[in-house]
Amino acid sequence: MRRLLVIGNWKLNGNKSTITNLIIRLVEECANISKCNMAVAPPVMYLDLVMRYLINSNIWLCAQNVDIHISGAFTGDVSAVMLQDLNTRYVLIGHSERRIHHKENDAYIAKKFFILKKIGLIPILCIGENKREYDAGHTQSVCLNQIQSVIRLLGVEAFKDSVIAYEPIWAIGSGMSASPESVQIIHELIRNYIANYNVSIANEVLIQYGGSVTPENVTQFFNQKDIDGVLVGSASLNADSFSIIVRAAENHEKSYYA
Ligand SMILES: O=C(CO)COP(=O)(O)O
Repeated sequence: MRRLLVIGNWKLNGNKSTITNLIIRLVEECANISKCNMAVAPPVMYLDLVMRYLINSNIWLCAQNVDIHISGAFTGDVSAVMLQDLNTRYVLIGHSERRIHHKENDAYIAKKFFILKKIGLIPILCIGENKREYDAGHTQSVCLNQIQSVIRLLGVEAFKDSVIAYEPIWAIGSGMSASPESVQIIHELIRNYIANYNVSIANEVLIQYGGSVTPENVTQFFNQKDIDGVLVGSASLNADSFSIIVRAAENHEKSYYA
């Protein structure tokens, strides 16, 4: 059975002091959480700092990115083995901010997926359409193409114990989330698409939503049957709002089935 997964993506925010305060508060606030899974994704520079506070907690560590190589002459990059060395469990790949600012394409992102599976980390494959594609009615084909590039390289089995995060680009950081009903339609489409290849993998794969998730709107997303969690940006930088989101997952009836 699927279990709700809440992840805070801190992006390029914070410093030693603010990140220490935030993680100390979150560990306290989330100490009694047991029915959903949660993780935080600090900037890579602070993974080690955050990891030290997470050692005896129920919050997992997530990285925001990974290189396709394990070691060698790749200045500035971080490998899956290094992330594993720091007890990282999840890794975001294909986030739209990396696709846009670093020109990462589907084939390259599929290689990241491969390396994470090989090392034993959990990929969170971020997908989603931009505003132009949305306006043109291309949401479904854009999302399925992004999924297909992983299936083409690795087969559908790659999605076993993996996570997909549907993040419409126009909803990220805009304060304008997609409607829960429209997200449900895309999530169901993705699940059905994977089911064409393998029903049990489709039933198990977690599909998160991300894009202007707040304490106020989060429960409406959890109420949709194919939304298995949320990937939260700005609301995760505040301990109060992120803990409210985590508690909404903890108290949601979906969590009881886990
Ligand atoms: O990009 C996101 C998470 O990866 C979403 O960001 P916001 O929650 O700030 O819209």
